Amino acid sequence: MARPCFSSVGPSLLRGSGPPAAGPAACPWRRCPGTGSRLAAAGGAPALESTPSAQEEKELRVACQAVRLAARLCQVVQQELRLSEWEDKDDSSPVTVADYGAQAVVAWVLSKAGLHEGPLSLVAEEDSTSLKNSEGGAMRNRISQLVNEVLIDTPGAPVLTSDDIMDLIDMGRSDGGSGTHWVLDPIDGTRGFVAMRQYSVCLGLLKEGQVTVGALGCPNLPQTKVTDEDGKPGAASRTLDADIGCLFTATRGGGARDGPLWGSELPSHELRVPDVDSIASVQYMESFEKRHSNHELTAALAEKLGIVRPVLRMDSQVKYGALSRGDAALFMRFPPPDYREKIWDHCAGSVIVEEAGAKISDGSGRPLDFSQGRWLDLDRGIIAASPSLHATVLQALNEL
Ligand SMILES: Nc1ncnc2c1ncn2[C@@H]1O[C@H](COP(=O)(O)O)[C@@H](OP(=O)(O)O)[C@H]1O
Ligand SMILES: [Mg+2]
Ligand SMILES: [Mg+2]
Ligand SMILES: [Mg+2]
Repeated sequence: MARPCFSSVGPSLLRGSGPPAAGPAACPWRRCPGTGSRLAAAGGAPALESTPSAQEEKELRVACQAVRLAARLCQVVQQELRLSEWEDKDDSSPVTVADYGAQAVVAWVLSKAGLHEGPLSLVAEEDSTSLKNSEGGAMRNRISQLVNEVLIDTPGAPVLTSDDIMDLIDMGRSDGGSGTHWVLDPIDGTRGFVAMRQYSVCLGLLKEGQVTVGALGCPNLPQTKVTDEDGKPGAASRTLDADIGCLFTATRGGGARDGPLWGSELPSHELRVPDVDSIASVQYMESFEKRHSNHELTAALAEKLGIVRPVLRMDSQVKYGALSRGDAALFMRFPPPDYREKIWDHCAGSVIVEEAGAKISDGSGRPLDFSQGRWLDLDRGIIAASPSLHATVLQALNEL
């Protein structure tokens, strides 16, 4: 089946800072048929049985607009990152002006869209508490400048004051649970972001505990197959190249797709995880940061399974994107036993891998439960892979 080809990279969203446009004859989307993508070479994904409903498509369009604007803000900041632009939170994880700015931009887009009845509910990682103390002034000013710059070409966007922006950030304080909630990680992989590696902007929509829409923006992810080098600090140095930057989307029951991040069209290249031919050659992925996931445990599991290929380490939910398009076959995450996961770290990515045909569960095989509020309680980490490989890995974990 022929797949649509994206014909333009789209307008720059932050003036003077966009990636170079591809020449008129070149398709900027390197995964089109005939351009060497593994899926295309294998005959591509089967046609999807259903398409998003009109409401889901509206939700998806808004999610993609929000993620693209936020990703542009992040890209600009990563290229200019200065020491004063990040601080340590109480849990000693970093947060930058881009985390706050991206959260404000997404909250503004969602609040203007008015997609659902009743007040907007947003479960998001950041809040303005530390920005409101006396040392927060410089960060507050910089965030205001960034947010206004990124929204400048968006129809209907007013000039937002610093107080408006603090209020937008604090819209993310929802407790989640049952009902309808947007779930946002404005920058997933902030450690990767400050170290010039991978990161992603992750937005999902929860309805009665089920993730129904996901949009995952990956500014430093190549549109061609990811390699070990792409997980390392050089990733951010290529972010302005025309073939870097991916947007993954999914709607529940409507399939998963990918396309270029720096465009305005909805991604339309359908995704389906391939079956694994040989376990020895399985490419598995884990967190770049060993404090986030136990690298010894994954290595032991890989050895038990007979996997001989070296692990691919990358920050953030880009790993879910890479899995959904078949760059790697297996994702494993084993955080320290006292670490409690949050829903925004897996919400968007989980619906994308599921709609691409993979299975995702905790280490005891239970589906991820997004219905319990801001926390995501798990038993022994997370495993995502094609259904047959998932079952094999789960059994090996239980035997270890
Ligand atoms: N000690 C820890 N153990 C496990 N995960 C942690 C952690 N500290 C932070 N994290 C989470 O790991 C996320 C990054 O995932 P990955 O390991 O795949 O790059 C972080 O997202 P943020 O960067 O949004 O804070 C954070 O929520
Ligand atoms: Mg964080
Ligand atoms: Mg995160
Ligand atoms: Mg984050």
